[in-house]
Amino acid sequence: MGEPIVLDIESLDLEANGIAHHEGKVVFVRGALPGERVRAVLVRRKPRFDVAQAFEILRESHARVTPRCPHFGVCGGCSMQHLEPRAQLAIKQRALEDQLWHIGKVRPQTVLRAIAGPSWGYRYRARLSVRNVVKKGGVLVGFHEKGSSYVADMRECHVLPARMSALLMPLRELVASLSLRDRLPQIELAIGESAIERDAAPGGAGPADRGELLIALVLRVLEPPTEEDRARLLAFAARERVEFWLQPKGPDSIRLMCTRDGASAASDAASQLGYRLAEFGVDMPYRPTDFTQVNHRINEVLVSRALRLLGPQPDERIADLFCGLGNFTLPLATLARAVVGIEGSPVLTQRAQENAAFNGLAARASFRTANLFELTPQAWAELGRFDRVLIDPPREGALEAAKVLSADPVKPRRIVYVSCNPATLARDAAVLVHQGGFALKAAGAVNMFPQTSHVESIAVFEPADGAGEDVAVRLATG
Ligand SMILES: C[S@@+](CC[C@H](N)C(=O)[O-])C[C@H]1O[C@@H](n2cnc3c(N)ncnc32)[C@H](O)[C@@H]1O
Ligand code: SF4
Repeated sequence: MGEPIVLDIESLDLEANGIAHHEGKVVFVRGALPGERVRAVLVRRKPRFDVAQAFEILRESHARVTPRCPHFGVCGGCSMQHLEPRAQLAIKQRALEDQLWHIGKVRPQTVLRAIAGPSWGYRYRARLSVRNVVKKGGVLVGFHEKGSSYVADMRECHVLPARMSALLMPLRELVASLSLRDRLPQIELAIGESAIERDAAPGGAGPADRGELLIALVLRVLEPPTEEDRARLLAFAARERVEFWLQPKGPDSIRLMCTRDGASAASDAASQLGYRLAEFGVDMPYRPTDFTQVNHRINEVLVSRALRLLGPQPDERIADLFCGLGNFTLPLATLARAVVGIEGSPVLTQRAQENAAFNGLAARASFRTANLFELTPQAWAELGRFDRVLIDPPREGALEAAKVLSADPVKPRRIVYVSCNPATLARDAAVLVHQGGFALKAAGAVNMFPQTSHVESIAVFEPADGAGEDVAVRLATG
Protein backbone atom coordinates (compact mmCIF):
# COMPACT_ATOMS: atom_id res chain seq x y z
CA MET A 1 0.00 0.00 0.00
CA GLY A 2 1.55 3.32 -1.05
CA GLU A 3 5.05 4.61 -1.71
CA PRO A 4 8.06 3.52 0.37
CA ILE A 5 8.84 5.92 3.19
CA VAL A 6 11.97 6.33 5.31
CA LEU A 7 11.40 6.08 9.07
CA ASP A 8 13.64 6.62 12.10
CA ILE A 9 12.69 4.16 14.83
CA GLU A 10 12.42 5.74 18.28
CA SER A 11 11.38 2.82 20.52
CA LEU A 12 9.87 -0.65 20.53
CA ASP A 13 6.48 -1.85 21.69
CA LEU A 14 6.03 -5.14 23.50
CA GLU A 15 5.03 -6.92 20.31
CA ALA A 16 8.51 -6.00 19.05
CA ASN A 17 7.22 -3.43 16.54
CA GLY A 18 9.39 -0.36 16.07
CA ILE A 19 7.68 2.93 16.90
CA ALA A 20 8.25 5.94 14.63
CA HIS A 21 6.44 9.14 13.65
CA HIS A 22 5.42 10.05 10.11
CA GLU A 23 3.60 13.23 9.19
CA GLY A 24 2.70 13.78 12.83
CA LYS A 25 1.22 10.31 13.32
CA VAL A 26 2.53 7.29 15.26
CA VAL A 27 3.61 4.40 13.01
CA PHE A 28 4.19 0.85 14.31
CA VAL A 29 6.87 -0.63 12.11
CA ARG A 30 7.16 -4.42 11.81
CA GLY A 31 10.68 -5.74 11.54
CA ALA A 32 12.42 -2.56 12.77
CA LEU A 33 14.37 -1.90 15.97
CA PRO A 34 15.03 1.27 17.98
CA GLY A 35 17.86 3.39 16.57
CA GLU A 36 17.35 1.97 13.07
CA ARG A 37 16.52 3.90 9.90
CA VAL A 38 14.39 1.77 7.60
CA ARG A 39 12.59 1.95 4.32
CA ALA A 40 9.03 0.77 4.87
CA VAL A 41 5.58 0.70 3.32
CA LEU A 42 2.37 1.47 5.13
CA VAL A 43 0.24 -1.67 5.34
CA ARG A 44 -2.62 -0.36 7.46
CA ARG A 45 -4.00 3.10 8.19
CA LYS A 46 -6.07 3.85 11.27
CA PRO A 47 -7.34 7.21 12.54
CA ARG A 48 -4.85 7.31 15.44
CA PHE A 49 -1.89 5.33 14.10
CA ASP A 50 -0.52 3.57 11.02
CA VAL A 51 1.17 0.19 10.64
CA ALA A 52 4.16 -0.24 8.33
CA GLN A 53 6.36 -3.12 7.19
CA ALA A 54 10.10 -2.46 6.96
CA PHE A 55 11.69 -3.97 3.84
CA GLU A 56 15.17 -2.40 3.88
CA ILE A 57 17.36 -1.47 6.83
CA LEU A 58 19.35 1.66 6.00
CA ARG A 59 21.03 1.93 9.42
CA GLU A 60 21.15 -1.19 11.60
CA SER A 61 20.83 -1.34 15.39
CA HIS A 62 23.82 -2.79 17.25
CA ALA A 63 21.30 -4.86 19.24
CA ARG A 64 20.05 -6.66 16.11
CA VAL A 65 20.98 -10.35 15.95
CA THR A 66 20.21 -13.12 13.49
CA PRO A 67 17.18 -15.09 14.73
CA ARG A 68 18.22 -18.60 15.69
CA CYS A 69 14.98 -20.29 14.71
CA PRO A 70 14.11 -20.83 11.02
CA HIS A 71 10.42 -20.43 11.89
CA PHE A 72 10.86 -16.94 13.39
CA GLY A 73 8.49 -14.49 11.71
CA VAL A 74 5.94 -17.19 10.80
CA CYS A 75 5.48 -18.99 14.13
CA GLY A 76 3.55 -17.01 16.71
CA GLY A 77 5.60 -18.37 19.62
CA CYS A 78 8.33 -15.70 19.64
CA SER A 79 8.47 -12.06 18.64
CA MET A 80 11.88 -10.79 19.81
CA GLN A 81 14.49 -13.20 18.44
CA HIS A 82 16.02 -10.49 16.24
CA LEU A 83 16.91 -8.52 19.36
CA GLU A 84 19.85 -9.32 21.61
CA PRO A 85 18.57 -10.86 24.93
CA ARG A 86 19.94 -8.07 27.15
CA ALA A 87 18.16 -5.50 25.02
CA GLN A 88 14.94 -7.56 25.30
CA LEU A 89 15.21 -7.44 29.06
CA ALA A 90 15.89 -3.70 29.05
CA ILE A 91 12.70 -3.19 27.01
CA LYS A 92 10.71 -5.30 29.46
CA GLN A 93 12.15 -3.39 32.40
CA ARG A 94 11.19 -0.10 30.75
CA ALA A 95 7.70 -1.44 29.94
CA LEU A 96 7.26 -2.32 33.62
CA GLU A 97 8.32 1.12 34.82
CA ASP A 98 6.19 2.85 32.14
CA GLN A 99 3.09 0.88 33.09
CA LEU A 100 3.64 1.49 36.81
CA TRP A 101 3.79 5.18 36.08
CA HIS A 102 1.15 5.59 33.35
CA ILE A 103 -1.47 3.27 34.87
CA GLY A 104 -0.63 3.37 38.57
CA LYS A 105 1.10 6.73 38.98
CA VAL A 106 3.69 4.96 41.13
CA ARG A 107 7.44 4.70 40.83
CA PRO A 108 9.54 2.11 42.65
CA GLN A 109 12.00 3.62 45.12
CA THR A 110 14.54 1.07 43.91
CA VAL A 111 14.70 -0.69 40.58
CA LEU A 112 15.69 -4.31 41.22
CA ARG A 113 18.39 -5.90 39.15
CA ALA A 114 16.54 -7.82 36.42
CA ILE A 115 16.57 -11.60 36.78
CA ALA A 116 17.89 -13.22 33.62
CA GLY A 117 18.59 -16.85 32.82
CA PRO A 118 19.12 -19.05 29.77
CA SER A 119 17.74 -17.45 26.61
CA TRP A 120 17.05 -20.78 24.89
CA GLY A 121 15.71 -24.20 25.80
CA TYR A 122 13.86 -22.83 28.83
CA ARG A 123 10.25 -23.61 28.07
CA TYR A 124 9.16 -26.60 30.14
CA ARG A 125 5.47 -26.33 29.47
CA ALA A 126 3.68 -25.78 26.15
CA ARG A 127 0.49 -26.58 24.33
CA LEU A 128 0.95 -27.71 20.74
CA SER A 129 -1.85 -27.95 18.22
CA VAL A 130 -2.18 -30.92 15.90
CA ARG A 131 -3.63 -30.69 12.37
CA ASN A 132 -3.67 -33.20 9.57
CA VAL A 133 -3.07 -30.93 6.57
CA VAL A 134 -2.91 -33.08 3.46
CA LYS A 135 -1.79 -30.10 1.32
CA LYS A 136 1.27 -29.66 3.56
CA GLY A 137 2.19 -33.32 3.41
CA GLY A 138 0.44 -34.64 6.51
CA VAL A 139 0.34 -34.04 10.22
CA LEU A 140 1.60 -30.76 11.72
CA VAL A 141 2.35 -30.44 15.43
CA GLY A 142 3.23 -26.94 16.56
CA PHE A 143 2.33 -23.49 17.80
CA HIS A 144 -0.08 -21.36 15.81
CA GLU A 145 1.27 -19.14 13.10
CA LYS A 146 1.51 -15.47 14.00
CA GLY A 147 -1.95 -13.87 14.08
CA SER A 148 -3.64 -16.95 12.63
CA SER A 149 -5.26 -20.22 13.62
CA TYR A 150 -3.06 -22.20 11.19
CA VAL A 151 -0.55 -24.54 12.80
CA ALA A 152 3.05 -23.65 11.98
CA ASP A 153 5.08 -26.25 10.09
CA MET A 154 7.40 -26.45 13.12
CA ARG A 155 10.35 -28.77 12.65
CA GLU A 156 12.50 -27.48 15.49
CA CYS A 157 11.90 -25.10 18.37
CA HIS A 158 14.71 -23.42 20.23
CA VAL A 159 12.78 -22.21 23.24
CA LEU A 160 11.92 -25.83 24.09
CA PRO A 161 14.63 -27.99 25.68
CA ALA A 162 16.78 -29.51 22.90
CA ARG A 163 15.53 -33.03 23.61
CA MET A 164 11.94 -31.92 23.12
CA SER A 165 12.80 -29.96 19.98
CA ALA A 166 14.44 -33.09 18.55
CA LEU A 167 11.23 -35.02 19.29
CA LEU A 168 8.98 -32.77 17.21
CA MET A 169 9.45 -34.60 13.91
CA PRO A 170 9.30 -38.13 15.41
CA LEU A 171 6.12 -37.02 17.19
CA ARG A 172 4.60 -35.89 13.90
CA GLU A 173 5.40 -39.25 12.37
CA LEU A 174 3.94 -41.04 15.36
CA VAL A 175 0.68 -39.06 15.23
CA ALA A 176 0.46 -39.60 11.46
CA SER A 177 0.65 -43.36 12.07
CA LEU A 178 -2.25 -43.39 14.56
CA SER A 179 -5.81 -44.14 13.57
CA LEU A 180 -6.63 -41.34 16.03
CA ARG A 181 -4.80 -38.65 14.06
CA ASP A 182 -7.91 -36.67 13.08
CA ARG A 183 -9.35 -36.90 16.58
CA LEU A 184 -6.29 -35.65 18.44
CA PRO A 185 -6.43 -31.84 18.31
CA GLN A 186 -3.77 -31.03 20.89
CA ILE A 187 -0.68 -32.28 22.69
CA GLU A 188 0.36 -30.63 25.92
CA LEU A 189 3.98 -30.88 27.03
CA ALA A 190 5.18 -30.82 30.58
CA ILE A 191 8.86 -31.34 31.10
CA GLY A 192 10.23 -32.20 34.51
CA GLU A 193 13.61 -30.93 35.54
CA SER A 194 14.18 -34.04 37.57
CA ALA A 195 12.23 -37.19 38.01
CA ILE A 196 10.75 -37.53 41.45
CA GLU A 197 10.64 -40.91 43.10
CA ARG A 198 7.72 -40.78 45.39
CA ASP A 199 9.30 -43.23 47.82
CA ALA A 200 12.61 -41.37 47.97
CA ALA A 201 13.34 -38.92 50.75
CA PRO A 202 12.45 -35.41 49.49
CA GLY A 203 15.38 -33.08 49.16
CA GLY A 204 17.75 -36.01 49.56
CA ALA A 205 20.19 -37.33 47.04
CA GLY A 206 17.27 -37.78 44.69
CA PRO A 207 16.51 -40.38 42.11
CA ALA A 208 19.31 -42.35 40.56
CA ASP A 209 18.74 -40.78 37.17
CA ARG A 210 18.40 -37.20 38.40
CA GLY A 211 19.44 -34.95 35.59
CA GLU A 212 17.51 -36.72 32.85
CA LEU A 213 14.65 -34.56 31.68
CA LEU A 214 11.33 -36.29 31.94
CA ILE A 215 8.98 -35.39 29.12
CA ALA A 216 5.27 -35.94 29.71
CA LEU A 217 3.00 -35.68 26.66
CA VAL A 218 -0.72 -35.27 27.21
CA LEU A 219 -2.76 -36.33 24.20
CA ARG A 220 -6.17 -34.67 24.02
CA VAL A 221 -8.10 -37.59 22.59
CA LEU A 222 -11.68 -37.30 21.39
CA GLU A 223 -11.99 -41.10 21.48
CA PRO A 224 -9.90 -43.83 23.10
CA PRO A 225 -6.87 -45.15 21.18
CA THR A 226 -7.26 -48.53 19.50
CA GLU A 227 -5.09 -51.45 20.62
CA GLU A 228 -2.83 -50.79 17.65
CA ASP A 229 -2.52 -47.10 18.59
CA ARG A 230 -1.67 -48.07 22.16
CA ALA A 231 1.05 -50.42 20.98
CA ARG A 232 2.60 -47.64 18.87
CA LEU A 233 2.42 -45.18 21.75
CA LEU A 234 4.05 -47.62 24.18
CA ALA A 235 6.84 -48.40 21.72
CA PHE A 236 7.46 -44.66 21.19
CA ALA A 237 7.43 -44.03 24.97
CA ALA A 238 10.07 -46.72 25.55
CA ARG A 239 12.25 -45.59 22.64
CA GLU A 240 12.13 -41.85 23.41
CA ARG A 241 11.73 -42.18 27.18
CA VAL A 242 8.56 -40.08 27.47
CA GLU A 243 5.41 -40.54 29.53
CA PHE A 244 2.09 -40.51 27.67
CA TRP A 245 -1.05 -39.22 29.34
CA LEU A 246 -4.53 -39.29 27.82
CA GLN A 247 -7.01 -36.47 28.25
CA PRO A 248 -10.51 -37.50 27.14
CA LYS A 249 -12.29 -34.40 28.53
CA GLY A 250 -11.24 -31.34 30.60
CA PRO A 251 -7.73 -30.90 32.09
CA ASP A 252 -8.67 -32.83 35.24
CA SER A 253 -9.65 -35.92 33.23
CA ILE A 254 -6.01 -36.77 32.42
CA ARG A 255 -4.71 -40.27 33.21
CA LEU A 256 -1.20 -41.65 32.89
CA MET A 257 -1.24 -44.17 30.05
CA CYS A 258 2.35 -45.34 30.12
CA THR A 259 5.63 -44.58 31.82
CA ARG A 260 8.86 -43.69 30.08
CA ASP A 261 9.82 -47.36 30.15
CA GLY A 262 6.89 -48.04 27.83
CA ALA A 263 4.99 -49.87 30.56
CA SER A 264 1.21 -49.45 30.80
CA ALA A 265 0.47 -47.49 33.98
CA ALA A 266 -2.06 -48.75 36.50
CA SER A 267 -2.25 -45.37 38.24
CA ASP A 268 -0.99 -41.78 37.97
CA ALA A 269 1.33 -42.43 40.92
CA ALA A 270 3.69 -44.21 38.50
CA SER A 271 4.56 -40.80 37.01
CA GLN A 272 7.87 -39.28 38.08
CA LEU A 273 7.17 -35.77 36.83
CA GLY A 274 8.43 -33.12 39.18
CA TYR A 275 10.82 -30.26 39.79
CA ARG A 276 13.16 -29.44 42.61
CA LEU A 277 13.81 -26.22 44.51
CA ALA A 278 17.28 -27.22 45.66
CA GLU A 279 17.98 -24.19 47.88
CA PHE A 280 15.05 -25.16 50.08
CA GLY A 281 15.39 -28.93 49.75
CA VAL A 282 11.88 -29.08 48.32
CA ASP A 283 10.71 -31.54 45.63
CA MET A 284 7.48 -30.84 43.79
CA PRO A 285 5.75 -33.75 42.07
CA TYR A 286 3.01 -32.52 39.74
CA ARG A 287 0.68 -33.63 36.99
CA PRO A 288 1.29 -32.30 33.50
CA THR A 289 -1.82 -30.10 33.33
CA ASP A 290 -1.15 -28.49 36.75
CA PHE A 291 -0.05 -24.87 36.67
CA THR A 292 3.71 -24.70 37.02
CA GLN A 293 5.99 -21.82 36.08
CA VAL A 294 7.08 -22.33 32.46
CA ASN A 295 10.78 -21.74 33.03
CA HIS A 296 12.05 -23.99 35.82
CA ARG A 297 15.52 -22.47 36.04
CA ILE A 298 14.24 -18.93 36.34
CA ASN A 299 11.59 -20.19 38.72
CA GLU A 300 14.30 -21.36 41.13
CA VAL A 301 15.88 -17.90 41.04
CA LEU A 302 12.48 -16.23 41.27
CA VAL A 303 11.48 -18.22 44.36
CA SER A 304 14.81 -17.44 46.06
CA ARG A 305 14.59 -13.75 45.18
CA ALA A 306 10.93 -13.45 46.20
CA LEU A 307 11.61 -15.09 49.57
CA ARG A 308 14.66 -12.98 50.25
CA LEU A 309 12.67 -9.86 49.43
CA LEU A 310 9.78 -11.00 51.62
CA GLY A 311 12.19 -11.74 54.48
CA PRO A 312 10.07 -14.21 56.52
CA GLN A 313 11.23 -14.69 60.13
CA PRO A 314 11.09 -18.01 62.06
CA ASP A 315 8.31 -16.79 64.39
CA GLU A 316 6.12 -15.29 61.67
CA ARG A 317 2.89 -16.28 59.92
CA ILE A 318 2.78 -15.79 56.17
CA ALA A 319 0.01 -15.77 53.51
CA ASP A 320 0.69 -17.01 49.99
CA LEU A 321 -2.16 -15.84 47.73
CA PHE A 322 -2.73 -17.69 44.42
CA CYS A 323 -0.42 -20.40 45.72
CA GLY A 324 -0.97 -23.02 43.00
CA LEU A 325 0.73 -26.29 43.93
CA GLY A 326 2.78 -24.60 46.66
CA ASN A 327 5.72 -23.27 44.61
CA PHE A 328 6.33 -20.44 47.11
CA THR A 329 4.36 -21.89 50.05
CA LEU A 330 6.60 -24.89 50.67
CA PRO A 331 9.90 -22.98 50.55
CA LEU A 332 8.26 -20.39 52.85
CA ALA A 333 7.31 -23.18 55.24
CA THR A 334 11.01 -24.04 55.62
CA LEU A 335 11.62 -20.51 56.94
CA ALA A 336 8.53 -19.36 58.83
CA ARG A 337 6.39 -20.66 61.68
CA ALA A 338 3.25 -21.06 59.56
CA VAL A 339 2.22 -20.44 55.97
CA VAL A 340 -1.32 -20.41 54.60
CA GLY A 341 -1.59 -20.96 50.85
CA ILE A 342 -4.83 -19.84 49.19
CA GLU A 343 -5.75 -20.97 45.71
CA GLY A 344 -8.85 -21.10 43.50
CA SER A 345 -8.37 -24.54 41.99
CA PRO A 346 -9.29 -27.40 44.36
CA VAL A 347 -7.10 -29.74 42.29
CA LEU A 348 -4.07 -27.52 42.98
CA THR A 349 -4.92 -27.04 46.65
CA GLN A 350 -5.01 -30.80 46.99
CA ARG A 351 -1.70 -31.15 45.14
CA ALA A 352 -0.20 -28.49 47.41
CA GLN A 353 -1.37 -30.40 50.47
CA GLU A 354 0.08 -33.65 49.13
CA ASN A 355 3.34 -31.89 48.32
CA ALA A 356 3.54 -30.39 51.81
CA ALA A 357 3.17 -33.90 53.27
CA PHE A 358 5.67 -35.32 50.75
CA ASN A 359 8.23 -32.76 51.91
CA GLY A 360 7.50 -33.19 55.62
CA LEU A 361 6.11 -29.64 55.84
CA ALA A 362 2.43 -30.36 56.53
CA ALA A 363 2.70 -29.08 60.10
CA ARG A 364 3.69 -25.61 58.92
CA ALA A 365 1.88 -25.26 55.56
CA SER A 366 -1.89 -25.34 55.27
CA PHE A 367 -4.07 -24.61 52.26
CA ARG A 368 -7.50 -23.19 51.50
CA THR A 369 -9.51 -23.17 48.30
CA ALA A 370 -11.10 -19.77 47.68
CA ASN A 371 -11.93 -17.45 44.82
CA LEU A 372 -9.57 -14.56 45.54
CA PHE A 373 -11.26 -12.37 42.92
CA GLU A 374 -14.10 -12.20 45.46
CA LEU A 375 -12.01 -11.82 48.61
CA THR A 376 -13.84 -9.82 51.30
CA PRO A 377 -12.44 -8.03 54.37
CA GLN A 378 -14.46 -10.44 56.51
CA ALA A 379 -13.03 -13.58 54.86
CA TRP A 380 -9.55 -12.10 55.20
CA ALA A 381 -10.05 -11.25 58.89
CA GLU A 382 -11.23 -14.82 59.56
CA LEU A 383 -7.86 -16.13 58.36
CA GLY A 384 -6.12 -14.33 61.24
CA ARG A 385 -3.20 -11.95 61.25
CA PHE A 386 -0.35 -12.33 58.74
CA ASP A 387 3.09 -10.78 59.17
CA ARG A 388 3.93 -10.92 55.47
CA VAL A 389 2.02 -11.64 52.27
CA LEU A 390 3.14 -13.06 48.95
CA ILE A 391 0.84 -12.57 45.94
CA ASP A 392 1.30 -14.33 42.58
CA PRO A 393 -1.92 -13.88 40.62
CA PRO A 394 -2.84 -14.80 37.03
CA ARG A 395 -2.90 -12.10 34.31
CA GLU A 396 -6.10 -10.59 35.73
CA GLY A 397 -4.15 -9.46 38.80
CA ALA A 398 -5.25 -9.26 42.42
CA LEU A 399 -7.47 -6.19 42.68
CA GLU A 400 -9.74 -7.43 45.46
CA ALA A 401 -6.75 -8.64 47.49
CA ALA A 402 -5.11 -5.23 47.03
CA LYS A 403 -8.31 -3.52 48.20
CA VAL A 404 -8.70 -5.81 51.23
CA LEU A 405 -5.04 -5.36 52.24
CA SER A 406 -5.41 -1.61 51.79
CA ALA A 407 -8.51 -1.41 53.98
CA ASP A 408 -7.07 -3.61 56.75
CA PRO A 409 -6.00 -1.49 59.73
CA VAL A 410 -3.40 -4.14 60.65
CA LYS A 411 -0.93 -4.08 57.81
CA PRO A 412 1.53 -6.83 56.95
CA ARG A 413 5.16 -5.79 57.34
CA ARG A 414 5.83 -6.49 53.71
CA ILE A 415 4.07 -7.63 50.55
CA VAL A 416 5.88 -9.24 47.64
CA TYR A 417 3.83 -9.24 44.43
CA VAL A 418 4.96 -11.53 41.59
CA SER A 419 3.22 -10.56 38.37
CA CYS A 420 2.86 -11.88 34.82
CA ASN A 421 1.08 -8.74 33.61
CA PRO A 422 2.56 -5.30 34.35
CA ALA A 423 -0.75 -3.57 33.55
CA THR A 424 -2.65 -5.30 36.36
CA LEU A 425 0.35 -5.01 38.68
CA ALA A 426 0.32 -1.24 38.05
CA ARG A 427 -3.43 -1.06 38.69
CA ASP A 428 -3.12 -2.99 41.97
CA ALA A 429 0.00 -1.03 43.00
CA ALA A 430 -2.06 2.15 42.66
CA VAL A 431 -4.59 0.77 45.16
CA LEU A 432 -1.91 -0.35 47.63
CA VAL A 433 -0.02 2.94 47.42
CA HIS A 434 -2.74 5.58 46.99
CA GLN A 435 -5.46 3.95 49.10
CA GLY A 436 -3.60 1.55 51.36
CA GLY A 437 -0.72 3.70 52.54
CA PHE A 438 1.93 1.29 51.26
CA ALA A 439 5.11 2.41 49.57
CA LEU A 440 6.41 0.68 46.45
CA LYS A 441 9.89 -0.10 47.74
CA ALA A 442 11.24 -1.91 44.72
CA ALA A 443 10.29 -3.49 41.40
CA GLY A 444 12.12 -5.28 38.64
CA ALA A 445 11.59 -7.45 35.56
CA VAL A 446 12.18 -11.18 35.41
CA ASN A 447 12.99 -12.71 32.03
CA MET A 448 10.79 -15.75 32.48
CA PHE A 449 9.99 -15.91 28.74
CA PRO A 450 13.04 -14.83 26.68
CA GLN A 451 12.40 -14.17 22.95
CA THR A 452 8.71 -13.46 23.64
CA SER A 453 6.93 -10.28 24.63
CA HIS A 454 5.69 -11.59 28.02
CA VAL A 455 6.80 -9.50 30.99
CA GLU A 456 7.15 -11.16 34.38
CA SER A 457 8.05 -8.93 37.28
CA ILE A 458 8.36 -8.68 41.03
CA ALA A 459 7.42 -5.78 43.30
CA VAL A 460 7.89 -5.10 47.01
CA PHE A 461 5.52 -3.02 49.17
CA GLU A 462 5.84 -1.92 52.78
CA PRO A 463 3.68 0.33 54.96
CA ALA A 464 4.86 3.82 54.03
CA ASP A 465 5.34 4.72 57.68
CA GLY A 466 7.15 1.46 58.56
CA ALA A 467 10.80 0.60 58.87
CA GLY A 468 12.91 -2.15 57.31
CA GLU A 469 13.55 -0.98 53.79
CA ASP A 470 17.00 -2.51 53.72
CA VAL A 471 16.21 -5.91 52.11
CA ALA A 472 15.09 -4.56 48.78
CA VAL A 473 17.84 -2.03 48.59
CA ARG A 474 20.53 -4.58 49.39
CA LEU A 475 19.26 -6.99 46.76
CA ALA A 476 18.98 -4.34 44.10
CA THR A 477 22.55 -3.28 44.48
CA GLY A 478 24.08 -6.59 45.55
C1 LIG B 1 0.54 -17.29 38.21
S1 LIG B 1 -0.18 -18.73 38.92
C2 LIG B 1 0.81 -18.88 40.35
C3 LIG B 1 0.81 -20.21 41.02
C4 LIG B 1 1.90 -20.46 42.04
N1 LIG B 1 2.14 -19.32 42.90
C5 LIG B 1 3.19 -20.88 41.35
O1 LIG B 1 4.19 -20.16 41.42
O2 LIG B 1 3.21 -21.97 40.75
C6 LIG B 1 -1.71 -18.13 39.45
C7 LIG B 1 -2.55 -19.08 40.24
O3 LIG B 1 -3.77 -18.42 40.56
C8 LIG B 1 -4.82 -19.37 40.53
N2 LIG B 1 -6.07 -18.60 40.35
C9 LIG B 1 -6.59 -18.11 39.19
N3 LIG B 1 -7.72 -17.44 39.44
C10 LIG B 1 -7.93 -17.50 40.79
C11 LIG B 1 -8.93 -16.99 41.65
N4 LIG B 1 -9.95 -16.28 41.17
N5 LIG B 1 -8.81 -17.22 42.97
C12 LIG B 1 -7.78 -17.93 43.47
N6 LIG B 1 -6.81 -18.45 42.69
C13 LIG B 1 -6.88 -18.24 41.36
C14 LIG B 1 -4.45 -20.29 39.40
O4 LIG B 1 -5.10 -21.56 39.57
C15 LIG B 1 -2.94 -20.38 39.54
O5 LIG B 1 -2.58 -21.45 40.37
S1 SF4 C 1 8.31 -20.66 19.47
FE1 SF4 C 1 9.88 -22.11 18.82
S2 SF4 C 1 9.40 -22.56 16.70
FE2 SF4 C 1 8.30 -20.70 17.21
S3 SF4 C 1 9.67 -19.04 16.59
FE3 SF4 C 1 10.04 -19.45 18.76
S4 SF4 C 1 11.76 -20.89 18.75
FE4 SF4 C 1 10.88 -20.91 16.68
